[in-house]
Amino acid sequence: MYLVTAEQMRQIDRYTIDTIGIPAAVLMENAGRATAEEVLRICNTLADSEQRKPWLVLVGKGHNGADGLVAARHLHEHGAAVSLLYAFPPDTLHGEPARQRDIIRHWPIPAGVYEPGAMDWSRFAGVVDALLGTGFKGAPREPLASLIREANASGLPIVALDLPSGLDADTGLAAEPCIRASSTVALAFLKRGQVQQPGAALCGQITVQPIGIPLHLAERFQVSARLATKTEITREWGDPHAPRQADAHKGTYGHAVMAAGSLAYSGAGLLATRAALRIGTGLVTWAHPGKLTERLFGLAAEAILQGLPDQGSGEWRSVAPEALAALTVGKQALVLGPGLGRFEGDKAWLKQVWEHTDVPLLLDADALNMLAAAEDFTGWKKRSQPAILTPHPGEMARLSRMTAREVQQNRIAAASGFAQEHGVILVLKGANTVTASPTGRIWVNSTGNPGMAAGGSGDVLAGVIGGLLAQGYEPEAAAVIGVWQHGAAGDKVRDARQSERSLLAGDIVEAL
Ligand SMILES: NC(=O)C1=CN([C@@H]2O[C@H](COP(=O)(O)OP(=O)(O)OC[C@H]3O[C@@H](n4cnc5c(N)ncnc54)[C@H](O)[C@@H]3O)[C@@H](O)[C@H]2O)[C@H](O)CC1
Ligand SMILES: [K+]
Repeated sequence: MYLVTAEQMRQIDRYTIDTIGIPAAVLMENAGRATAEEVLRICNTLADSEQRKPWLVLVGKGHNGADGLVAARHLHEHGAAVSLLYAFPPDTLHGEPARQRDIIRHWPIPAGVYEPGAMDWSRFAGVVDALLGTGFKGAPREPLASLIREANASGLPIVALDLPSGLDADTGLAAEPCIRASSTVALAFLKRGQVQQPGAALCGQITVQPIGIPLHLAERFQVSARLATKTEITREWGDPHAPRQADAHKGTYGHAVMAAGSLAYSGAGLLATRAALRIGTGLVTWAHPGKLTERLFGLAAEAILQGLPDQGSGEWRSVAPEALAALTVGKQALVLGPGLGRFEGDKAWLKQVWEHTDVPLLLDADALNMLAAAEDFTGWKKRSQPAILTPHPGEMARLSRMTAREVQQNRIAAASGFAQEHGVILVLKGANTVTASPTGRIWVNSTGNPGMAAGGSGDVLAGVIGGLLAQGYEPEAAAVIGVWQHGAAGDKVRDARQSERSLLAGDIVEAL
């Protein structure tokens, strides 16, 4: 499913009208009808006493408001009671909205103009928010701001037309105030901001409705962002749950090296190793400072334990980068970072590993902090496949010299900018993880839940993606599929436990 920006939506909209020749009024008619259908669906779920009450359509002065007027007509035609509340005096409307105003005057639909505090909201069953759509910028000005606050305070179900008024369609940031919708009818395409928080939560239940705009125009207008769902992943790379080859042997599914864990953080290495095994990797070697081998005995029976010479210290600082590099020869993936710890000279250490290996590489956790400490890694040896970086927002902030807040304010832009500038696959973790590739392609994940914000969850993800790399998936596929599988496993645990809170990273491994 494509994810568009407001600007792309405008271009596609214009092309449909001007070049293809579908009149704007036709698109609007479809948009209004789709919205009315959603309202009728909700109506059927309400108690009888509520069903008899009218719906209130809040009408703005742009095309979003015009769509709202069409929706009101269709509701009326279906026998539903409906009233209009214009945010501005109707005779101040221009263009299409004025045309729809004139049309609806032929229907016996009550209409009023908003006056702050004058509405008795309890008379209504629900609200259609047709105040602001993709043409909105900044923060809603009066009288819209007061109207939005009153609508939110009414406690009524709100169906947002295209998107909740006050939501930034590109970033998912909410203005003060912003409509809190119970459901949203997205027209033609999902907007990027509808799958980014807090936007996704403010949309409530989202349905995407076709309105006559050809969906293949997304390619013509180079829409580069997509929602990663099972259908989309299968279309792009095949079914992630397809049966294995009948003549498979352990060599068929690759050999991954997990360079992970230390005395304090052995669990990180264990989780990554077990996750790589559970995702179906043929062989997994868990590399660690040699002194720790005895302690790790028996923890992951299916893994190969490879202690690296550490001068008896039990620390990564004493492990020669060349020794780790040598271990990766003939293997298909290296995951470096979970539970490594930081140490003096670690930037140079990381550079050595980078330059002396050419297996598909994933850097996580402390390896990302080492990378952030390096002045600039664009001059480092070019790898035959782009490395995968899996930062959380704090690590991303260090990597990109931004604050975590700036990263979170536009996650898609932050991830994509970095991936293109540095030639890496950037997986920005957090709610709706964003995976960006050097080619500009962007994937927003559709699985996962807040219960996964827990220690060890990232180590599991690193193991999953590393395991997919070893199985031969190219880096973008490994990252997108891995993030999706990881989230889907987390959702399975939440459903089984009927709780997000009690979810452990180890449960995610078992649910893979
Ligand atoms: N997607 C499509 O192809 C179709 C979309 N339709 C609908 O059109 C809107 C977008 O319409 P547009 O007229 O461009 O903008 P809006 O209705 O969202 O609002 C613009 C309106 O609001 C004013 N405004 C902007 N910012 C603010 C602010 N901060 N405070 C107050 N007012 C603000 C601005 O000046 C304009 O007057 C899309 O969402 C769909 O609903 C088509 O109807 C069908 C085809
Ligand atoms: K709206």
